[in-house]
Amino acid sequence: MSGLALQDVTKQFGDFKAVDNVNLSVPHGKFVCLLGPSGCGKTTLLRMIAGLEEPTEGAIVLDDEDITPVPTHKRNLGMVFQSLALFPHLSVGDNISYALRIRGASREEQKRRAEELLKLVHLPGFADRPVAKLSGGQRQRVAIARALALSPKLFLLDEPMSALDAKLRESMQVELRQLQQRLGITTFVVTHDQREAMTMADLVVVMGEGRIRQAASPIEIYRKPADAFVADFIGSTNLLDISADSSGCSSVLGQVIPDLALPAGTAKASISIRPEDVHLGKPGPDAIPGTVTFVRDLGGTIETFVEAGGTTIIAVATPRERVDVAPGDPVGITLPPEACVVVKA
Ligand SMILES: Nc1ncnc2c1ncn2[C@@H]1O[C@H](COP(=O)(O)OP(=O)(O)OP(=O)(O)O)[C@@H](O)[C@H]1O
Repeated sequence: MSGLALQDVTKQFGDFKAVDNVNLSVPHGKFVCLLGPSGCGKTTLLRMIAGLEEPTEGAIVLDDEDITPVPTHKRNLGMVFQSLALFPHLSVGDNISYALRIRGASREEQKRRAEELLKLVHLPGFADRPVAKLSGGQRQRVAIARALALSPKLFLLDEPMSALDAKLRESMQVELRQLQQRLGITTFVVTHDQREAMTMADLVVVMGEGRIRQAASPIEIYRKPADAFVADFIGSTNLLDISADSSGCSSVLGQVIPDLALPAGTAKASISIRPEDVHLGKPGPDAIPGTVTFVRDLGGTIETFVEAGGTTIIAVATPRERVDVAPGDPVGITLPPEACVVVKA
């Protein structure tokens, strides 16, 4: 297969498994985001792909070649780390063409390639500037251009946006995705920002405690989370206990949800329902009774917190869908069955 395959990859530090039997197949040209809470093994996995860390077990296969024993500098990778690690004493152009110079490229070739890459990252004419005088976003682009200088097969980035402010980060995410699509280069980004992953990725890999919890497209992860951990990590969600009576009829907080069955052999399960799918209305016989505890109007969306049956349910509406309620008001909640996803608790 053209692309990258991780086969039973495990990394152990002493007795501790930082990465635990990871299997993943990524076709050529895809953008992968490794996502998960701090310490779940994202960086360790990326470092193994880069050859900076040796797997304890398993293999890393690039375009059908087992590259596990191949040293980093022979893997044909471009890398960008959180620190960016630009050479502060060199100009922008010399930073970008550094690897070409080491490989003996002529001065003209270095110049031509640096200019070409600077155009690609929207910094034409910046070659002679000192790196020290660049803004955060410009440094970011120079680091990306430098990593792409040797036309790598794989592009690896570890929390590349974390030093940027929120607004710049959002625009760099779009830029990076567009650049990657233009070049068609297989890319892995480590992030703990789920919004960043949803913006950029073809494939989101959610990790927890060294293992892959789910690997799927952003929308599938959002709409069909594999378990409660994934549902809770990606976007905000309501996780509610679901119970089934002897006839198999399922209910949540007393509301019968038709056509929703507990997975076979499951004694305990939850449903995940996104706040935008929760319907808020007047109390009624078919609705779950609740009391409003808090309303947060964020302009573009309105979040309503409702206490119902000892748990808090969050409903999100647009200004057009707004139901005028205030803390203390009784409300009725309905959960559309098609929006309820049964997840392992
Ligand atoms: N060289 C090492 N020696 C021992 N333990 C390590 C080493 N490198 C990483 N670990 C441990 O492995 C686990 C995974 O670390 P890793 O850096 O891969 O997590 P991460 O998901 O990238 O976290 P973060 O988002 O905080 O960067 C952590 O518990 C970490 O302490």
